Amino acid sequence: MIGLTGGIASGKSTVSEILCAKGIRVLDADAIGHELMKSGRTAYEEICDTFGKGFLMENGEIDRKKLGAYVFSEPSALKKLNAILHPRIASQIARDVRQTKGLCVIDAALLTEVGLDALCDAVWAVRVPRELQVKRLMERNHLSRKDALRRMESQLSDAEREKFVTDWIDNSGTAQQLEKQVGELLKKAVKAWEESRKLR
Ligand SMILES: CC(C)(COP(=O)(O)OP(=O)(O)OC[C@H]1O[C@@H](n2cnc3c(N)ncnc32)[C@H](O)[C@@H]1O)[C@@H](O)C(=O)NCCC(=O)NCCS
Ligand SMILES: Nc1ncnc2c1ncn2[C@@H]1O[C@H](COP(=O)(O)OP(=O)(O)OP(=O)(O)O)[C@@H](O)[C@H]1O
Repeated sequence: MIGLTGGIASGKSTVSEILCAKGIRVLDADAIGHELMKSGRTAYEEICDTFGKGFLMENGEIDRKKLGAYVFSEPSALKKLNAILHPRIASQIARDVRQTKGLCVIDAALLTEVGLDALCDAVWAVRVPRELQVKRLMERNHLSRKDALRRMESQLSDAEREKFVTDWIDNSGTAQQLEKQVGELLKKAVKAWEESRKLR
C-alpha cells in the first residue's frame, strides 16, 4: 500500500490520474468523504445536527462549497467536521484496502491526521513552491489570496510532512516531468511489492 499526500492543490489528483492510467487502483479520500456525507448516511445526519439546515442545497444534499467556506474560516467548526468524517473515512478506506489484492494507492491530503499512514508501506508526497501552490489553488477554486492561504494553513507544512514521507514528488515543472517521476516511483514500488509477495 502506498500513501499519496501533499498540501492542497499540490497535484495529488493529477498524480492519481497518471497512476490510474497505468492501471493502479487509487482510493481517493476526498471522494470517499463526499460519498459519506450524502443524504441517508449517518454522517449527513450528524452534519445537519451540528451545522444546521442552512448548509443544505435545494435538493437536500450538503452544499460542500458553502460548508467549506465556513469551516476553513472557523477552526473550531473544521475540528467538528473532521470529528464526524475522519473516523468514517478511515474505516471505509481500511475496508477497501482489505478487499484489494494488488498494489494500491491511498490519495489523502490528511493521510496521517486520519491515521491512514498506518496502512502504508511507503508515503509519497507531492510538493510545489509555496507561491505556485497559492497561485494554483486560487485559480482552481476561484479563491482570494487570503482564503487560499487560510486553507493551506489548516494543513501540515511540507517541513512537518518530512517526518513520515519516504519519497517526494516535485510538481513545479511540466506534466511530462511529473509523469516521469511518478513512473520511476511506481517501478520501484511494483518491484518492492513483488518482492514482498515472494516472501509471503
Ligand atoms: C470541507 C469540505 C466540505 C469541502 O468540500 P469540497 O468539495 O469543496 O472540497 P474537497 O472535499 O474536494 O477537498 C479539497 C481539498 O481541501 C483540503 N481539505 C479537505 N478537508 C480538509 C480538512 N478537514 N482539513 C484541511 N484540509 C482539508 C484537501 O487538500 C482536499 O484535497 C470537504 O473537504 C470535507 O468534508 N472535508 C472534511 C473531510 C476531510 O478531511 N476530507 C479530506 C480527507 S483526506
Ligand atoms: N504540473 C502542473 N502544471 C500546471 N498545473 C498543474 C500541474 N499539476 C497540477 N496542476 C493544476 O494545479 C491544480 C491543483 O492540482 P490537483 O487538483 O491535482 O491538486 P490536489 O493536490 O489533488 O488538490 P486537493 O488537495 O485540493 O485535492 C489543478 O488545477 C491542476 O490542473
